[in-house]
Amino acid sequence: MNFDQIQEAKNFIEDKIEKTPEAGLILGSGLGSLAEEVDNVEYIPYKDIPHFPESTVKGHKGRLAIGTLEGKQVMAMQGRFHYYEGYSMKEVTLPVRVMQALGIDKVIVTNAAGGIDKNFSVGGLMLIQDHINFFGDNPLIGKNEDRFGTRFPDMTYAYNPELREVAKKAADQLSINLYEGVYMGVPGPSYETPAEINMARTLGASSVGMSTIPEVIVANHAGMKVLGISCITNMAAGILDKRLTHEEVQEVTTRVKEEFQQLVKTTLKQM
Ligand SMILES: O=P(O)(O)O[C@@H]1C[C@H](O)[C@@H](CO)O1
Ligand SMILES: Nc1nc2[nH]cnc2c(=O)[nH]1
Repeated sequence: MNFDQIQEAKNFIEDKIEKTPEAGLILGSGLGSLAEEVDNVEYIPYKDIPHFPESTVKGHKGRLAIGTLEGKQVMAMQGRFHYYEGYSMKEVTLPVRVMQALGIDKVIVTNAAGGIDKNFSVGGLMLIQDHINFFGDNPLIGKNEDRFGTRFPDMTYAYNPELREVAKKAADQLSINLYEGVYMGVPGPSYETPAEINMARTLGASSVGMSTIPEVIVANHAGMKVLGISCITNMAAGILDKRLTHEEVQEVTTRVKEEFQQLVKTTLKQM
């Protein structure tokens, strides 16, 4: 994806909206219903946007929802793109570049993840403190576009400490027991083996998923503040003596929808 293609996508979106969004929302598997809460909403299907890929995964609607949420102008992605769909890292992260081009300077990234920390319960929400990139790839590989950001971006504060405090305060206000931990990202689409989960725990991971990290790297490159929230939709492979399914992932996100939406909305309001 080059600069001009991103400008083309940005111009297409800008022509359809009155107010420029100030915050981005990337809604993970089964978490897209929050986009239906957006007021004065303009829905733009990904297939209509120049150079946008299309969502191919169940639980990902495949459209932008742009409007007002908790008093903030937002651009919500109702469905994201995944490396395992066969998209390149550049394609997966194109929407973040478009957010940057629109002037968005903060993004909430959400996902469904497997719980590795044995103190986690299925249905819990985890505030992402940091991540471990196990994709074996990086969206910034290739010639650096200086208009996007620096060649070697710092990732020390990849999950913005101030935004994390806002989310923790929101969780307290809502009496939500918000976990905190490290998210490990792997390519997928197969779930992990029990041995891989034991390795991940040894390496310091609290949860595991197949997304989020490419978007967070690009968002940091773009100078955005990032907040990450995982919905723990299952215990990771081998922890319980049962198989993992995407159907269970979707069932759990549906079950915790209200709490997830309250946390994101309350946090957004106070950002
Ligand atoms: O898009 P996210 O990361 O929320 O979805 C996770 C990873 C896979 O897409 C899916 C597997 O069940 O859940
Ligand atoms: N990689 C991975 N992604 C998930 N998304 C939801 N649950 C899981 C899981 O256990 N592993």
